[in-house]
Amino acid sequence: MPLLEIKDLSIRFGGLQAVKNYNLTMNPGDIRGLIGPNGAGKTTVFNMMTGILTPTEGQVLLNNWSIEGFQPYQIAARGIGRTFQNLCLWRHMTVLEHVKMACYSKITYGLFGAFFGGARRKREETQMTNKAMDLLALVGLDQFADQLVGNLPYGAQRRMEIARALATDPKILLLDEPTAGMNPEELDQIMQIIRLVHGEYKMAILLIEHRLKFVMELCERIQALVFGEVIAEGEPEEIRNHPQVIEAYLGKEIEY
Ligand SMILES: Nc1ncnc2c1ncn2[C@@H]1O[C@H](COP(=O)(O)OP(=O)(O)OP(=O)(O)O)[C@@H](O)[C@H]1O
Repeated sequence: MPLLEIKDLSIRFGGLQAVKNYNLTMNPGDIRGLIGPNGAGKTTVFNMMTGILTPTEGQVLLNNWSIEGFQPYQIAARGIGRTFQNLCLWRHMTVLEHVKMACYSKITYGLFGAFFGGARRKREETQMTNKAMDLLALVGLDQFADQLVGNLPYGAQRRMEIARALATDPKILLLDEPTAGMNPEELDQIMQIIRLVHGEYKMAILLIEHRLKFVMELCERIQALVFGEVIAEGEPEEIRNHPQVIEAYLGKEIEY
């Protein structure tokens, strides 16, 4: 049984067929890329995989469990974690609070425990703080744990978003343009972090990325989406030389 199985996923917004018959199978430890020009439907695929959008047709199965009818937080708790193309951060909260907040999906002490304290709550709070600090160390941000997130440079905010996504213990991590707006130094850092997460946790990763060099260096297989349909799928070398992919990017700078 695959970790993730997406079967003929489609969505329509009025007259626009944003995604049509999208299929994907992933196993633990797979690292895949999803590329395509602006408006191709990449983020829409992520939104359907995480319960933000309801597909018109098709199925998303995580370990054979259908996500249909479940809320985004329930799907996250079952193992699909993600980051967002546009950062979703609460600027008045600290870096540590952000990551800890994501850990709360795993607490067991309940409302009564939250009000009346007790040993279990203390123990779980300590565990959550330790886990959040470990994740911040993984993304190189432990020394900024007490800083307000709004004070971090942009690249660091994106790394914090990865730590936050990891705090829900995902089985599969969806990264939506993790390098957007980054400078070359930040690019190197994010590449190392993704390699570490993939290597250390053997986590399945699906990456949306505009920088083709980045996605081709990281991913074992890549799908190219154009006008909502997968026009090519294969190893980086096949995608690089695929006539339809080249055509889809024609007139644009292909940033290898
Ligand atoms: N909630 C929505 N309602 C209506 N149209 C939408 C909605 N979400 C996305 N779209 C449209 O669906 C198409 C695909 O959008 P999507 O954001 O998935 O593209 P993308 O490949 O992620 O693009 P980019 O690389 O620019 O982020 C676009 O035409 C977009 O305007």
